[in-house]
Parts: sequence; C-alpha cells; structure tokens
Amino acid sequence: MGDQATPPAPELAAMAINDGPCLKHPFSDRAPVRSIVCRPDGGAALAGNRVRAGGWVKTGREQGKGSFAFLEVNDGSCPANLQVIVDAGVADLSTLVQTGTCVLVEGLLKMPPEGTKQKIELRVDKVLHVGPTDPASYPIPKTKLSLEFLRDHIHLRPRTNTISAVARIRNALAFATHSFFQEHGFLYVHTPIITTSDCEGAGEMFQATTLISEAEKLDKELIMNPPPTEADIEAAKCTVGEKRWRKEPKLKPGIPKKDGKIDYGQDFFGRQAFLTVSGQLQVETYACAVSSVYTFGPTFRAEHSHTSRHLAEFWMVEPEIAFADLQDDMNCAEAYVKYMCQWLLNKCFDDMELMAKLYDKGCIDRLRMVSSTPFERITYTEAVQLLEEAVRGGKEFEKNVEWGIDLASEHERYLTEDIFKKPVIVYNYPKGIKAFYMRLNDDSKTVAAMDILVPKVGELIGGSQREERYEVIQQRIAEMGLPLEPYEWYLDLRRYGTVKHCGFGLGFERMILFATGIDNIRDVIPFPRYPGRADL
Ligand SMILES: NC(=O)C[C@H](N)C(=O)O
Repeated sequence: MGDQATPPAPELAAMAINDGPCLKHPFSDRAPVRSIVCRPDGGAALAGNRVRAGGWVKTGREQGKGSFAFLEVNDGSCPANLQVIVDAGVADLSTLVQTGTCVLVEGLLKMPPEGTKQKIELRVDKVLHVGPTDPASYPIPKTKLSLEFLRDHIHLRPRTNTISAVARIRNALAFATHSFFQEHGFLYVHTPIITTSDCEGAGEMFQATTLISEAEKLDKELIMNPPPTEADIEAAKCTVGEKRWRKEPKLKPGIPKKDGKIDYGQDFFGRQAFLTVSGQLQVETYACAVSSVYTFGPTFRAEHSHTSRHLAEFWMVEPEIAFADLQDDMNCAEAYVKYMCQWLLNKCFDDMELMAKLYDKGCIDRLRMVSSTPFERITYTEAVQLLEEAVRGGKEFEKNVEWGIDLASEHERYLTEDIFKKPVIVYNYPKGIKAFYMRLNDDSKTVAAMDILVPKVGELIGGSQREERYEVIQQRIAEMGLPLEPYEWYLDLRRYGTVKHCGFGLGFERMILFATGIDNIRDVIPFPRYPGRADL
C-alpha cells in the first residue's frame, strides 16, 4: 500500500486491501468506482488495489512506438483526471486514444517511482467497454472552447472541465441550501409550478397552455355549439351533422373568449393558469401555519431580457419566517449567504481553484471575505445620497440617479464594488417601485423591503417584511390597479390569524455567478432558457 496518511473514502475503506477484490461501484457489479483521484492525496492511499474505472478520455496518445497508450480519463467526480496505461496486447489502442471516447477498464493502481512528479496511475489488464468517438466530427475537441460556443452544444458541454465543475458547484450549493435551512428548523415546502396567482403583479408570466389534438378540437367545437333541436335538424337536413351531434362530449365546456372562440389555454384548469414567477405567496400559506419554511424550485419570467443576468427559467430559494420582521429577514439572508460561501470553501475547493484559474482570480478570496465580513446595511435613501455624491464627484451612470428610481445594475455594482467593497443590504425602498405585498412603513412613502447587493452580480437577494394588516394590503392591491378577486385567498391569511412575517428570494444562478466569477448566467444552469432559445 502507498501513503496511508489520508484514509480512503468510507465506501472504499472496507475493500481497500492489497490483492483484495476489485473496487467497484457501491450498487453495481458492472459500474466503475468513482472519485479515485478526488482525494487530498490524489488517490495515493489506494495504490495496490484493483479497481474498475470508467469515464471519458480527455487526452490520449500512443507511446513507446505503439506498445502502450497513455490516457487521461475523467468521470466527472472532480476536476482531476485518472491516468490510465493500456498495453497494446490488451486492446486496439487507436480507438482508445481519441478525445471523447468512453472507456470502462480494470487494473491495478500503482504509484510511480519515488522522486518522480507523476501521479498515481492505473495499469489496465482488462478493457470492458469502449464507446468510440469519430474525431473528425466530435464537436468538443481537447482545445479550450469558449462558453459561447459550448452553448450551441448543450448536450455535450457537461463533458468539459468548466461545465462539470459548475455542475458540482451547483450541486454543492443546493446541498448547502437544504443543510442550512434544515439545521435551522425550516420545513421544505413544494410550491406549485403551475399557478393562477401573479406574485409580483408584473404580468411577466408564461401562460400554461394545453396541446390538444384535432379530434379533441372537434369535440370542443361541438360542445361550444349546443346540439340542435329536432326542428333544427329538420331545417338543416344535415345527416353528417346529425352524426357528429350525437357524439358524447368528453370534455367539460371550455370558456369562450369574447370573440366566441374557445381559449384552449384556459380550458384545462377552467381558468387561466401560468408558470410561477415566485413561490412566495404559496409558501406564505405554510409560514402562516408552520412558522419557518422554505421553497426551492424553478421559476419563470416572460421578460424579453437579453442580459447576462436574466433567464426565462431560473431557480429560486425562498424562505419565509412567521413572527419575524425585516431585521430578522436580513439576519437570516446574511447568514445563509455566508454559509454557502463557507460550504464551497470546505467542499469544493478544487473546483473553485479551477474557476480561479480559468475565470476569476479573485473568486476564492471573495468567498473568504464574504463568509467572514459583516455586510453593510444602508437605507435606500442613503444609497441614493451616496450615488448622487458620486455623480457630483464626476461619476457617470447611464441611468439618472434620483430618489424614487429602481436602482440599476450599474448603481448596485458601484455601491458594492467601488464604495463598500463587500455585500451591501439596501432596505426601505420607495413603495412605488416595489410589490403590493411589502409592508408599508410609518412614513407611508417606503416599504420594508431589502435587497442584498454583491460585487460582480448586483442584486442577489430580494426580500421584505410582508404586509400583515388586512385593510392596508387590500388598499395596496387596489392602489396598484390589481384585481382583488385572485388574491382573496391571500387576504384570508390576514383575515384569519394574521401574523408579522417576512421572507426573501435568492436567485440561485446568481449565487453561482457570484461564487465562480463566470460572466454569463446561461453558463451556470444546465439547460438555459432565454428569448429565442430552449434547446433539448
Ligand atoms: N420570496 C421572495 O421574497 C421573492 C420575491 N417574491 C421575488 O420574486 O422577488
């Protein structure tokens, strides 16, 4: 055995004996063991073991005049590749060495001679599977490819170092999210994807429509046109029609639109339904019953935004806390962001090093800074004053700064990157630019809202104390020109057993942008959806 300083992973520990059985997948006799080199010792402690390894060839070459092949194989468990050596007698080396080839092999793990810089390598004596790749047409060669180019190969891009590292970072942040809220006693609630409520009241919702067949359309047309009376049939003498009219209607009547045609989108649910823009309103129903809750799922916005910070489908983490106010909301949000940063430093350091090398030298220092430095807290009014001062000092912004504006990304970044150089929580925004559910402050001009702005990204979190006073919220809905009827159930939470409560939403992809330093949000979600694009 090699260096014993680092113990093998638990699933391997029981089997890590010289000449012992082959190390394989914990649940399959056929599948390979993962994470061989993903250890602080680079897998040295596993030397001397037989293992079954598998993955996709990153680079390969024939050496020693074709007597053996040297492959770097990656299985996605970490950025490091396993070095694999296959002798000519074991397999046809020419297919093995092509980038993109899938291999499943078995052999002995060996440490290179002491004093050399080489890493542990696998000496293969059995090749169990080869999934060949035609190098002439394979679109992901070993040269560095731009993230933009990779967006045109969404199905193959997880094979690259960057996208697989982002997938691991994303996975880690999702785990950290559940860990944080579960540790603090929050209940995970699954809010609906299809909804009839517009949470933000901004009308940026995708309609949930149904696809119906021609036959169903025919049925619906018949349903909408009432069956004829005996007299009608006599008058029309229409035998074809008679036959059709006798069909049993299968579906409930659709709701006719004003022009008399059926809106098939409304028909399935009996009313207009949409893809959710936020799970907040629904999760509030649980907060107002079981106190501390969170939801974490996909949300959708039909905005025609072509920026590097917007997606039509993105994931949001939305906690909601009963009996708590805006200060508590800020405390929770700050603790959560810090927790995620620390989690990445502890669990994803090798992936973060890759990000630092490829995209943003400062990303690791940023995580350290955020996890250990208190966030700045300023009111919206103070933020505007600071920006106005900057303008007086010669700073130019595209959007004019004055009290009442919605802060643009350039303002948000200026506050965090130039003035405070750390995350900033801006709170108490003008009511005119915020949603109806935010609690009106005593000045009647501002609401108890807060945004967390971070360097690189701008707004990472948006949250508020919710308006718990029945009369006030009713008035706010009316003031904003929203219909009352769809929010009646929401008003019930205030009619019956109302309670002070607050919550926020964290844009999950923005957190990944912030952590990795990657510039475009389309590169941190596996299947990006944005105007003009929905591949796969
Ligand atoms: N849960 C939240 O407070 C997030 C908020 N509804 C938003 O979409 O911005």
